[in-house]
Amino acid sequence: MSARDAARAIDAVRRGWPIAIGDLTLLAVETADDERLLAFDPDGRGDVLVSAGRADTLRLTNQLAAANPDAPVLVERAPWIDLAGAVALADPQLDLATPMKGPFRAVRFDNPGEAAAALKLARIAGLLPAFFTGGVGAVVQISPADIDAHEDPTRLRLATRARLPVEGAEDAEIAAFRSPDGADEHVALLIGQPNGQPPLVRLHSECLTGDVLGSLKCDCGPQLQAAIRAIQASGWGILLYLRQEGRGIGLVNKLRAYALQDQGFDTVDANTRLGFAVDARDFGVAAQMLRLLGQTHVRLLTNNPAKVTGLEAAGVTVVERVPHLLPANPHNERYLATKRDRTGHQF
Ligand SMILES: Nc1nc2c(ncn2[C@@H]2O[C@H](COP(=O)(O)OP(=O)(O)OP(=O)(O)O)[C@@H](O)[C@H]2O)c(=O)[nH]1
Ligand SMILES: [Zn+2]
Repeated sequence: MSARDAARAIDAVRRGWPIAIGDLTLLAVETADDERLLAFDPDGRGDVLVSAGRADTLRLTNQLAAANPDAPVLVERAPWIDLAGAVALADPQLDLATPMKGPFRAVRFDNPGEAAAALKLARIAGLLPAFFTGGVGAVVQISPADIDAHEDPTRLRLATRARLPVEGAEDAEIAAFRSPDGADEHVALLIGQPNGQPPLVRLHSECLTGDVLGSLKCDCGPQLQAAIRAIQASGWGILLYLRQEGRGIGLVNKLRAYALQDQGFDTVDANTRLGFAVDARDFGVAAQMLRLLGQTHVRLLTNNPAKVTGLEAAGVTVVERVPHLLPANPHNERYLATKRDRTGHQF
């Protein structure tokens, strides 16, 4: 098992280099170009791997009625599926602008575990979950277990701590965490003085648009500021700033989901149509950070029951869920309603 090989594979797919997972050879559609595709698959015969969500939109899943509805799907490589055709297959943003050629034929494959691992790798790399398959020239060979090792939150370690006065909590301290082969640097803001009670904890997932640019599309910016104030007012607690942009699909894919929302889809359907889970976050990362800070029991500031179950599943006891409600604005009203109606948030 090698997390390092998985890191190499993530780097390779981002750069448009072919990789292999088991005996499945892969070239990411998003980072391919004509030259790379020709080198990978000179005869243009390899099928295209897409997610179940994407296959569903393309009306392909009914061809595999007996198959697992969540399993990835291989689309047979018709002669007219060139690079542009594969990009159109992969990217739902283009559906309205470029009507699909088709018909497409779904083919079964023998290695669904490797295909699922490929789609996971695309998500980690922040790419559209779609690959050309069946070519040559892989620069790195991995197994699905390598990806799991790379993602294992128990590998996270405390890197350093320092004082960091912030608005609303001038006595705060920051602690940064890294895992040996991962690129993410998660941080914790420790606020107030431990008083023997479980800390008030907020898990905040990165949102560049909301946290930094003041986006009104979501509630992240105000939630971040309010969490710091609430923790300070409670006496003591910890804000975890988790590098899980876009609920774990990355910034570019989140912005693709926003483009789909501009076309009328809600936040849940946008994720699914792109080929991702509605929420791809692993709260085991947060649990490990809390453990490294010596905290096993917390009061959790959230409206999201999945954060409570995620932390508890990873061994942290949530003694109380504290609601974290902020007023809506005209731009995020529908987003908040979708959270209430479709993802179980308690408002
Ligand atoms: N994929 C996707 N991510 C989004 C969208 N809007 C916001 N996000 C991301 O959602 C995450 C925000 O989640 P949190 O603030 O932790 O909130 P939550 O899970 O809804 O639960 P609370 O604790 O109740 O706030 C951030 O990573 C945002 O970037 C969207 O439309 N699509
Ligand atoms: Zn946000």
